[in-house]
Amino acid sequence: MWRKTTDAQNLIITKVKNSALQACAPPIMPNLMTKIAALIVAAGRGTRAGGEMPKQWQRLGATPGALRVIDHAIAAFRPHVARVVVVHHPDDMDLAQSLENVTLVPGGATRAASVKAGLEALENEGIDKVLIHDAARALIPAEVIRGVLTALENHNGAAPALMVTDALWHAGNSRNAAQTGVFVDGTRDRNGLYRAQTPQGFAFEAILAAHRAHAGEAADDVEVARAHGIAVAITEGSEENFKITHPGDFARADALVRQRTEEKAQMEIRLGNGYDVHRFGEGDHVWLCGVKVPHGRSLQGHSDADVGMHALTDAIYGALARGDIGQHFPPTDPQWKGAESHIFLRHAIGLAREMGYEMMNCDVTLVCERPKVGPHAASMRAALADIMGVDVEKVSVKATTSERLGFTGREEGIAALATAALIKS
Ligand SMILES: Nc1ccn([C@@H]2O[C@H](COP(=O)(O)OP(=O)(O)OP(=O)(O)O)[C@@H](O)[C@H]2O)c(=O)n1
Ligand SMILES: C[C@](O)(CO)[C@H](O)COP(=O)(O)O
Repeated sequence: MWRKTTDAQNLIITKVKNSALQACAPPIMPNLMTKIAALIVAAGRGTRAGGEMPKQWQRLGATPGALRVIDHAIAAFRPHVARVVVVHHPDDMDLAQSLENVTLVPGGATRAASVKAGLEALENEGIDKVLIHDAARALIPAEVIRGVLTALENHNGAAPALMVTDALWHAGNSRNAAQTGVFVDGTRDRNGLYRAQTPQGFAFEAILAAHRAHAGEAADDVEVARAHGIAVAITEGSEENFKITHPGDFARADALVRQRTEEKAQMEIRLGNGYDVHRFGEGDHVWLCGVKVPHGRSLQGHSDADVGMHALTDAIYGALARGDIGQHFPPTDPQWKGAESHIFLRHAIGLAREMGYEMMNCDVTLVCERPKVGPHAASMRAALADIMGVDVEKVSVKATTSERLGFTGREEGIAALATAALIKS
């Protein structure tokens, strides 16, 4: 959705509704990325934030190996751009040299001067678009960056912002001699007001020319751009894209890093595959995936030779990187002679749970000409689900023939393949 308004200087500000755009926006193609640079300004002194060193060099999180504010900011842009330029304070050269795979540029006395220094360093480097970002907005979500890049496909300027939702007051000192402190002395219309964030993205040549031509102060690059005729589309900002400005902002950033780390751990998925074969011998049934299936022959093995359950058990061990069924239940050990295979599967899923994983889903394929598996597939799914203590919807059992080719085609035995996906619980 696009809404156009005309401001006092007759410059168009276009509001881009990101959620709608993101739904249909294709990812930025790697070949287009080669012309996009991130310019991260980190040359401030962080006087309001305090601390032993400027805020951008402080760590988020208590652990010694925790990433610094600037490391987070750089990491956020890596997937979206080909070049990262970091503008640092000349006094921070030693700190800046610890940054890998970035172009370092000494900054200036003001933010605008630092941005200009960074832009100058990118001249004649084949850059089409530049995203100018505060290092202090370290925890920017990827969708905010994508929103700006998407808007830049149609505009020479785009920047994220959040609509002001609170009432706005003006404060003044009390006129009553008996009262001291700050008092509300007026309200302001919040309609149409936004809280500006970064990255502020621009067509490179246009913003370079604007910064070169700009004299005096500027709150940000949008102000510089608009002063020189570049229309700026507003894209969706995020509360997570806050600027670390005061000491209390570190606690907020730490908490967000912790939350993201926990969410990421929960999203940890491990995949494993398993394969097993058992030959036919004399008998009148086979055990397949926990179901006794009548058949003119039986599968031979040290245990009950449930080839499907063995493949699934191995898939779980594989996902956990904890060896295979033979290591846990050696065929040389007489105690497993004739053992029911659910013992093995229970052990594997139990180990997964001990290690903090739960079954996400699993899929077993039996390869045989006979017996026909289809009529038993539902019972097999139910049996496996019951043994593992998971919902049957997480378990798939299917079969295929090998077109009478090979040992399964000659009905010398049955093969089974399995895949297991485990998720951090
Ligand atoms: N001369 C300057 C001033 C600021 N910045 C950068 O601009 C961003 C936004 O500025 P701000 O949050 O105001 O940072 P500081 O200037 O460091 O903070 P303070 O005003 O508290 O000293 C920061 O990433 C900061 O490092 C810069 O590159 N060069
Ligand atoms: C550019 C900016 O982040 C937009 O909100 C902000 O203006 C820079 O920080 P400062 O505190 O205003 O210096």
